[in-house]
Amino acid sequence: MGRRKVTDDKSAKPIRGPGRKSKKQGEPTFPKELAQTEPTDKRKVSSRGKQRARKRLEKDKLKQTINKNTKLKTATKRQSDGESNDEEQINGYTDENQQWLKPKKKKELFDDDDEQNEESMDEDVPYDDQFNEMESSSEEEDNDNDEPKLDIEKQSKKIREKQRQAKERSEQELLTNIQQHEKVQFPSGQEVTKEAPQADLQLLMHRIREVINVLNDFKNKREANRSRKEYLDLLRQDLCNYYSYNEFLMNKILDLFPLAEVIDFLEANEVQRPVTIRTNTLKTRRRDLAQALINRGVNVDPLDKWTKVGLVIYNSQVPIGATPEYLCGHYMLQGASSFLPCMALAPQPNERVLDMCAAPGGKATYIGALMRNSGILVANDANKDRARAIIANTHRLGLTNTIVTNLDGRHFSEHMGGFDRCLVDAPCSGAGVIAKDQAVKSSKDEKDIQRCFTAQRQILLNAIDSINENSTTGGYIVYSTCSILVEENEAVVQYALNNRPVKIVETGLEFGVEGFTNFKGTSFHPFMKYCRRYYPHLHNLDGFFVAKLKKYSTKQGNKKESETIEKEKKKAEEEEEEDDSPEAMADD
Ligand SMILES: C[S@@+](CC[C@H](N)C(=O)[O-])C[C@H]1O[C@@H](n2cnc3c(N)ncnc32)[C@H](O)[C@@H]1O
Repeated sequence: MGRRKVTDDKSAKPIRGPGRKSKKQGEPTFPKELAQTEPTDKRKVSSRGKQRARKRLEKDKLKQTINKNTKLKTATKRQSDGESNDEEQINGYTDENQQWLKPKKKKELFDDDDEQNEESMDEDVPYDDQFNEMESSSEEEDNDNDEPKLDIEKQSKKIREKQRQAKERSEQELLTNIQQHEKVQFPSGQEVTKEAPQADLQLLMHRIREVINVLNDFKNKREANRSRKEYLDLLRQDLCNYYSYNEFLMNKILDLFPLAEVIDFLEANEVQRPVTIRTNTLKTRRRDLAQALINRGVNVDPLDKWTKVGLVIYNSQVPIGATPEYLCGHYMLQGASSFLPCMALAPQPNERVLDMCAAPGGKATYIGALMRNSGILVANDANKDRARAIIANTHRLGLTNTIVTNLDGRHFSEHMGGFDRCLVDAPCSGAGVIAKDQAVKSSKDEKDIQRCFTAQRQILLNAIDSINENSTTGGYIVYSTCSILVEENEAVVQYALNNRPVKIVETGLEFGVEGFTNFKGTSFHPFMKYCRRYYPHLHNLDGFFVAKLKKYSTKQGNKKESETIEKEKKKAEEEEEEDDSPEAMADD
């Protein structure tokens, strides 16, 4: 799945500027003599051209010699044998082998096939332009100018010329097509819903841009008899066809972003985020780790100024998940966005910390490191198999302050409580990590989202219940998801505000987009702006949401609290009966 491939390069989105690494390098400079271009009539024959010419001369000489020798031999033979060897000439074999050996059809020593074979051997040569005639190199032209041409060369030159003309014609046709469609062409109902064929993708993208253009200046650019809704319907359908999303998710995306940003977001979902690792500061320092990896042929750099432990891997000659450093627990392979909730939680040494949905342990092991392996970290997950992965990772990374539990987060506080801090990295739809899991594009519907936010609300309320509101160092809860949907984020936090004695506090994260305080007619608490949203097209991170809450004394809490708890418990029991296994939800 994924955005369907557009075959013509012209439609490809241009790469915007250099990458991080190249930015560090200045413009390349060249010595003057190299920069000077030679006048075209005096250009030298390239080494390859010379080689070819030499080979041809040698072949011609050889051909002549062989021809001479053959004539001589035949004449001599004829003189000595008379004309008795006619049969031998025909069959090619004179011994008993002729019974079972079929003579190979006599072939000219230097016929066109041979020439072709030799040319195709040349394909191995780097920069060979044999099949890139459209971008015909000057080298080839040089050879054409000063070498006698063989038939095959003349023919192939003709073919190349024909191909070039055909390409020019098709480009011209496409341009004309696009110009003809200056006004948005509304297709018939059937055409809208049917899958766009590959060849139409360019036109589809053109129409998408045109419709966005009209919607941005609707009064002046619309067709008189067309409503805004018609344009929006067409846009949604075209985007679904072009990027392979279902209508449900595309609607959500269109609700979230201004039109100008929608394509950027969708395009960013077509590109993988950079591979990143987190240094395990319990075992090594980032600089030492980077050096060790560089020595193994890994191309690494510090991730960004907002993290002191992250490294970005540009490329590697060794598998990053199997180096001795990895096996020794010097780092965790982890998306950069996963660092953010742990940084917002800011756990302190000697605290009691709970990671409510911890498997496979990426964030839990970071929390353990931030606690400098002191205090108590409870890493919980409802999925038993996944909980085992937490054990493996805590062992590998050398955490000694961690207890792994396998409990349902919706009822966790019935087993344990009194924590200073808690992270709820909730199971979610995964609508922020489409680049990682393209299936999200077409597999999620209203019911899935509902199931997710119901569980998220229950887990978050229970996490708040596990917190010691009188903690002298903490009393904090961080709620995060790898979804960008408001239903799974601001709406869940608002639910917690309405039902538990918590307030939103600043995350302490120095970048990110503010949470929504208003969304499609729904107002959220004004402090929702302290929450942080992360987007692939803006931050080159997975789509992510981070909120930080502080629990205050229950004595000041909501009077309706016990009532709500009862309601929640009832709801949770109903949910359980519905077999909405938590494992089915997206993992980070
Ligand atoms: C987003 S993943 C957590 C990723 C993890 N924090 C990390 O950084 O490696 C969500 C996790 O929640 C777990 N989960 C789902 N429902 C749960 C529940 N009711 N209680 C506790 N954990 C649950 C899933 O098994 C899954 O491992």
